[in-house]
Order: sequence, then structure tokens, then C-alpha cells
Amino acid sequence: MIEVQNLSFSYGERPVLRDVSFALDRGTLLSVLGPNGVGKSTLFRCILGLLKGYTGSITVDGRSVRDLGARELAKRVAYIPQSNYPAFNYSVFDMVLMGTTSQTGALTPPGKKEERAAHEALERLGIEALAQRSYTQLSGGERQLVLIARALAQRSPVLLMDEPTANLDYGNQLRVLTKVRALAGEGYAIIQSTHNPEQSYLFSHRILAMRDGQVLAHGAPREVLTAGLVRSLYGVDVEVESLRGDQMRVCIPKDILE
Ligand SMILES: Nc1ncnc2c1ncn2[C@@H]1O[C@H](COP(=O)(O)OP(=O)(O)OP(=O)(O)O)[C@@H](O)[C@H]1O
Repeated sequence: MIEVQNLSFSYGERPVLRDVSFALDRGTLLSVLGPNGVGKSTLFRCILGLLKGYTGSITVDGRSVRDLGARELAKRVAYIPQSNYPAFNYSVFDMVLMGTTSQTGALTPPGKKEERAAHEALERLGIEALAQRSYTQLSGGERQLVLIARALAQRSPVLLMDEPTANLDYGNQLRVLTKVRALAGEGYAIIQSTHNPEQSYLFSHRILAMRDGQVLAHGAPREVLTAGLVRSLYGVDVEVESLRGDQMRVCIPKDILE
């Protein structure tokens, strides 16, 4: 569905991404792990066609993102910002309806079909009851679900999520990640950036670990999440404990162990 090959990008003289390659199929949730400033957002901006001065290639459904116009790309890839994303005082329904503009064009008002798509998106995330509420008055967890609903209304098969659980309480983190995982189960190809190795192990199908702008490891969580990886990424010594037949792994900082 999405393929990134030998992607390198510099801001001016400053190299940020170096030779990044990975591919992602439908029905897969990929977590991108890496320390602050490693280039996760830069990778997303390249995939979204916002940065064009890269070398290598990025294709979605076999089409190079370089060759796709903004609308064509929006039909294939939806971006979900963090829940503190600023917004005017729109109702939840209108926010979600905005996701349909890639289908109608910005100047054509949404019709019945688009309204149906917005309702469906709210239903799929179980937040129909919020439809008439004002977006700015929602909690962070509710906002994140609204932003995901807006992306679903866009009807793009690839979802790019910028730290979907940032600023959320523990319960909302689990609720949002459970929904995200379920969306992958419905066939979306999802890439999320995250700073939480344990959650990426528990919820995702693949992990892409980045260091110094390069891919340090890429594969199934069981192959990727080790104490060595956590040390290489974050410079901290942890023990990685396996729980429940290795369905979960917990990172325990060595400094606080007896
Ligand atoms: N517009 C820009 N011009 C110059 N340098 C930039 C620009 N945007 C980001 N950078 C630099 O590129 C590097 C990668 O930034 P990026 O935002 O992609 O990292 P990130 O992995 O998303 O970080 P975080 O986890 O903190 O969100 C950083 O060193 C950053 O300072």
C-alpha cells in the first residue's frame, strides 16, 4: 500500500533522514519509535507531499507522491494531528465533515453523501453523541477521536498519526489505541509516531525504530523490542520483561531495581 525506498532528506545542509526504507500493507499498524528530533515528523511531511526535496521514492498504491496533486494524495493518505491541534469553534460534526473536502473539492458544499460519510465516521468511533458539541470544549481524548473520525470521513486507505496518545490520560490512551488497532483490522494501513515502546509492542503489528535519521530496526514487535534497542534509541538501561506468554513486554529501568 505504501512503500518508502532509500528516502533521504536534508533541511538545507543538515541531513535528517538517511536511506530510510520500509513498506506497509493494508491491515497493518506500524509504530515509528525514535528519540526527539530523529526525523519522525519529517518522514511524515515527506509522505504527505509537504517536503519535496528528498531523494529516493515514496509510493502509495503504486503512485509516486511526487506526481500526485494535493487532492489526489488526500484521497490516499489522511493525516491525524495531535489532539491539542488548534481549531476554530466548529461543531464536532462540521469538523468531521471537513474531512470530505478531498472528495468534493474545497468550493463545493458537502451534500447528503458527505454528511452520511461524516455520520458513519462518528458511529465507527462510537462518538455520535458528541456531534453537536463544540470541538474546543471537548477533552483531549474526545478530540483525538474526532480527529480520527475526520480522517475516516476522508476515506483514505492510509492514516498517518502524529503521537495519537500524546497528552491523553492512561484510560484514553488505551481507548484510542484500541480503536486505532481495530481500524487496522478493518483494512487501513496506519503509521503512528510514538514515544512509548511498551504500547507500540502491545498494539502494533510492526515497529520501525529510527536513530540518527536511519532505520535501526524494522519488523514484528517481538523481533524488534529488546533492551539493546531501548538503550540504542534512548540511552537508558532497562530490563525488558516478557509477560502473558510474550503478549506484553515491560521496560524496567535498571537504576531503580535492587
Ligand atoms: N523546518 C525545519 N528547518 C530546519 N530544521 C528542522 C525543521 N524542522 C525540523 N528540523 C530539525 O530536523 C530534525 C528532525 O525533526 P523532526 O521534527 O522530524 O523530529 P521528530 O522525530 O518528529 O521529533 P519529536 O519526537 O520531538 O517530535 C530536528 O533536529 C529538527 O530540529
